[in-house]
Amino acid sequence: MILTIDVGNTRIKGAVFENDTFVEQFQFEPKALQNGIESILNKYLSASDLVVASVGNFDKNDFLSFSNRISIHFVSHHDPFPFLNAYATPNTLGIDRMVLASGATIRYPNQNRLVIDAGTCVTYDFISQDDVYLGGAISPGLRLRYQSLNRFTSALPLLESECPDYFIGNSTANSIHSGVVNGLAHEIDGFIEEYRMRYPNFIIILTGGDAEFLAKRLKNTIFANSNFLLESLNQTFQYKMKND
Ligand SMILES: Nc1ncnc2c1ncn2[C@@H]1O[C@H](COP(=O)(O)OP(=O)(O)O)[C@@H](O)[C@H]1O
Ligand SMILES: CC(C)(COP(=O)(O)O)[C@@H](O)C(=O)NCCC(=O)O
Ligand SMILES: [K+]
Repeated sequence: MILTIDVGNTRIKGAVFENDTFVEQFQFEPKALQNGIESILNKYLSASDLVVASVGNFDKNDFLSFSNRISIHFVSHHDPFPFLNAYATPNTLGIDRMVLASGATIRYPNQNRLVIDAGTCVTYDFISQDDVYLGGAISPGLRLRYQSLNRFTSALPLLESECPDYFIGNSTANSIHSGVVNGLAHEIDGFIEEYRMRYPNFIIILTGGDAEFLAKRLKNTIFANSNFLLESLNQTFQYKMKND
């Protein structure tokens, strides 16, 4: 069994896999990470590998303290990946984006793929059908948009995200909801259109903490898979085991 952990900029998420089968998922408060891992290992005594991908703040020792019980792997730029990386700055490409690209390449062979991860940031990653990672885009995520309107103005309140069923916001709150939610939905629809002009066929994977919330707002019908990063982490690790 494999325990995968994704340290994002907002949350730490984990999942246990038996080969390719998703068994259970977890979320960790940073302070409770070690206790969380401890209880997972006590529940899944046959867990053999702990695979960590991080773009957030983390202390390697939180994981290394378990190295007498399970073998620990930190996904790095030096690992083998199933695509050719055409990014001009491959050493600064987020590990999460590499893992997403890896999962998309393995899961959807011989087709163009666009991965949209709506997390702290919204990342767009495009992998062509000949398995070349081209890059994409990074923009502020949903919560970050609400937070930055509040943080960098004097008058705007901090709101919890809410799905507007209107376009014209008729109050301060509704204007913010329209700007943030409709704005991000238009951004995603717009990016998809731009890619479609360049590549007539590609599949779209929508993931991240806001995937389900946003899927309802998009013009394109896209099935949200919130676990795609953790599933991809499992597949990236298996690919490494076969190719290292
Ligand atoms: N309990 C939660 N705490 C924080 N953000 C949440 C929560 N549930 C959903 N979200 C949404 O998830 C987004 C963060 O997604 P996530 O995939 O966890 O980010 P990251 O991988 O960057 O840590 C935020 O924009 C927020 O709107
Ligand atoms: C863009 C990101 C901050 C996204 O992080 P996330 O929203 O998943 O927490 C992360 O992928 C990152 O730090 N990237 C480095 C820059 C790059 O990918 O080019
Ligand atoms: K992201």
